[in-house]
Amino acid sequence: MTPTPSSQPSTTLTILGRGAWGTALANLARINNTPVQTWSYRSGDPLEPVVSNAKVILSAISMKGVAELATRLKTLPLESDVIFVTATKGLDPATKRTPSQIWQTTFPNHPVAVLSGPNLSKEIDLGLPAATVIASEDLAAAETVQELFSSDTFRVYTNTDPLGTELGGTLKNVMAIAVGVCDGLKLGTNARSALVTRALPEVMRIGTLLGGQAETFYGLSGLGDMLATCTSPLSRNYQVGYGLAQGKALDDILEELGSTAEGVNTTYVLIDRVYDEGISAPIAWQVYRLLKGKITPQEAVAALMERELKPEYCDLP
Ligand SMILES: NC(=O)C1=CN([C@@H]2O[C@H](COP(=O)(O)OP(=O)(O)OC[C@H]3O[C@@H](n4cnc5c(N)ncnc54)[C@H](O)[C@@H]3O)[C@@H](O)[C@H]2O)C=CC1
Ligand SMILES: O=C(CO)COP(=O)(O)O
Repeated sequence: MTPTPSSQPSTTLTILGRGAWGTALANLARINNTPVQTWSYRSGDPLEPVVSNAKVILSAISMKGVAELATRLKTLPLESDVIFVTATKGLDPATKRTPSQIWQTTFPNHPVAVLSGPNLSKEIDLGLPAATVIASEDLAAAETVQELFSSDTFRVYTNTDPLGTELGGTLKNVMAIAVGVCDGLKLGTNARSALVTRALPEVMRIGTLLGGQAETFYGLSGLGDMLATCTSPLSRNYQVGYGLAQGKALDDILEELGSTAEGVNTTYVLIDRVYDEGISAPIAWQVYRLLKGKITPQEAVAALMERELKPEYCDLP
């Protein structure tokens, strides 16, 4: 399929992060003839020249750098109406906040949008069609960003639930580790289907208690992203689970990956929040115990299968 631009937007876009996702997003914007500047902290390039004239600043860096980067941007001169977009899927270990909460707290007078959906960057790099969500409480800001990325290979929907959109993308990484374990143990299609299906109410239960709207989790950024990540060996989080099922050490798996698998850190932060807030999260608990080396993959499966019997729909939000 040959991508063709859908319009000629002139808003200046700066993408922070030249990893797999930042690079794919920059290419998507260029397909649409959106002028793009990029920056990577690894390059040592100065930040100010690429952000001072930007109308939209999109962060596609790993969770571990978000708080520091937001604080750094706060010290720089920026356009008074610049829109911040976050494409990071994670939770901050220090504060347990999502990336959009960090950006919004740092820049309370600016619109903040979340970009999230079933978007495996390797497929996007191949020019395969995909869809995503841009979510912001400021619908006009979401529509501005929608225009920057939309093309006939990338269909962008807007949504006004940034937190739900972001939490769907973040929490499914934990579930993708679990499904990677399931597939690595060769437990079969029935087991995988059961796990992915039970993962959805777990994500919804946690996600709504943390502030997302229930219906968002049935959409592209929720169920859609869960299906992408839990069914594709391209997913790095799935690969973490798969490797654990093969008896590999977590550190070795992460080193072999050589890029970000946010689900590991997300599990640790999530379990803290789940514990503090008394939320039932049986799959996430088993992933946590497995990542911490407290149980084997087989014991994690047994723990899920031996839980108390109950009706199917007793714990939806
Ligand atoms: N690759 C994918 O298919 C997708 C990734 N994402 C999310 O995007 C985020 C980035 O993922 P990838 O680009 O795939 O990872 P990557 O490992 O390819 O790149 C990580 C990026 O973060 C930057 N970075 C790391 N530590 C930093 C720090 N302390 N300060 C500033 N920058 C720092 C790196 O320089 C690099 O640009 C993750 O949260 C991931 O979950 C979201 C959707 C799709
Ligand atoms: O978020 C993603 C797809 O939407 C990328 O998944 P991984 O980080 O597991 O590779």
